[in-house]
Amino acid sequence: MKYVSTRGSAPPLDFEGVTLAGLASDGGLYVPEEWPRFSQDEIAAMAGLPYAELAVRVMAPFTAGSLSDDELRNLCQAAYGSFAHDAVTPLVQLDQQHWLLELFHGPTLAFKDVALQLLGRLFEHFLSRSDNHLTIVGATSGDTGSAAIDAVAGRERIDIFILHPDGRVSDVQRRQMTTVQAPNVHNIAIDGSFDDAQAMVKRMFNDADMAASNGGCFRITAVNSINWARLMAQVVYYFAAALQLGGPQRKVAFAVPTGNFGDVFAGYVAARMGLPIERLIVATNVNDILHRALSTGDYSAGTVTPTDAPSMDIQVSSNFERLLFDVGGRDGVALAEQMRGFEADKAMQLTNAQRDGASALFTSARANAEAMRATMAYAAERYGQILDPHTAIGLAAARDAGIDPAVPVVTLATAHPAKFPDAVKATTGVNPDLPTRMGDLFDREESFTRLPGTYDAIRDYVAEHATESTDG
Ligand SMILES: Cc1ncc(COP(=O)(O)O)c(C=O)c1O
Ligand SMILES: N[C@@H](CCOP(=O)(O)O)C(=O)O
Repeated sequence: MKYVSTRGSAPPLDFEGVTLAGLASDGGLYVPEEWPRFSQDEIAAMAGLPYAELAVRVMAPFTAGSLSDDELRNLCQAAYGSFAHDAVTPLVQLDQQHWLLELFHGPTLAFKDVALQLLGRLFEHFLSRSDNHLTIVGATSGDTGSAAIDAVAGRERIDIFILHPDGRVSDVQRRQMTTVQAPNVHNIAIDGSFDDAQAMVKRMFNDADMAASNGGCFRITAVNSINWARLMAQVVYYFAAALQLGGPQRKVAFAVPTGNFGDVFAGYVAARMGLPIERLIVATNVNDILHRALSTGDYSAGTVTPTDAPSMDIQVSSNFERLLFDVGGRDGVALAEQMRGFEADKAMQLTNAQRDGASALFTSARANAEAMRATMAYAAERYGQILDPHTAIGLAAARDAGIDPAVPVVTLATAHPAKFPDAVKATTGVNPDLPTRMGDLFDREESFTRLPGTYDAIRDYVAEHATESTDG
């Protein structure tokens, strides 16, 4: 399998190459040269497989040429063995039409673990083929950071630098990152938003003094969903859920709390691979650039507004570029120009082809704070389910989307409510307990560095603390 950049000028790479590269050298994101496609019989034959085996079936076409099936199987078994639920991503029925797909049974209690437990092992596996060293630079609005740190803490050939917006993640989220005491883990709180952090991370990939791919000293890679391997692993749970609800013979709709557009783009990939999906419902909070883009074609980023669903406080959704590339005719040169315009103006209009292509599968909705709280209260009272704020935004959108009542609607439950105890308690009166393995989180010592939100400050810090690559 070969991968090409959405901006058309970076060299095509294989799976190992894109996993270690993270972002393409032309600033674009890697996507498969063409989508692998399963027949309906092949999908039907996946029903009932254990999660790790399903993961092998779904991901093998993407890793072909870089991993044997046995290597992939070993990595999946180890990754999904770290989950606290045998089903890995269990489905919970709410009523006749609605289900929750619980994606928070991994080590750090958010959907990010599903991909990052695998990605940490993929990095180590590929690094063992050379004696190189990897520098991970990532941005987080709360969940990616802790999941990535858990996945690579203590690994010898990896340094990880995670930037989070100071004061804009929950205390549990921050402590999950900053209490990990391992020499290769570097937490940085920046003065700014997630968007600022993400922009600086992307800039470092193209910094000739830093990135080995551009002549610099460090082999930099990504743990955010700009890294293709992240998305690939998230495709699997769409198959897992649909197969339990009668797929592929029956279509299923998914409501996805959305920020960086990675999770819902994984649903789009599942559809491109042949999984019958009725609709993908993109659920945003008041940081609603995606809702505006999908409903009116206006992709313009305002200032990020802090909310009780902080992980979705994002205005520049990196993976939207992958969708625009695919539905807009896969014209990397034209998209590179369109994205340059967006980077300069923080605004752009979708083309008619992009709007029509997106509307074939995507619907969107926006839930403000009041709608989010009302849905949390409703779920507690009507279903006895305590939802985290992000999941509540997904469920609000699921209930409002007007999906045919005969079609099951699965809301992705992206985080455990105990990650956001203040918001949950204020709305439902329930104080959600952390699992016992994390019971001492508030007794552990924190360590992190506060830096101004300027690129130079971040670059200098990384350059001082990272290990140089052997081919730099
Ligand atoms: C709990 C939670 N829900 C939803 C999202 C949004 O997911 P995505 O960025 O893949 O759209 C995030 C962050 O990414 C998250 O941490
Ligand atoms: N919500 C994320 C933000 C980054 O998203 P990613 O999926 O691209 O890593 C977070 O919690 O960090």
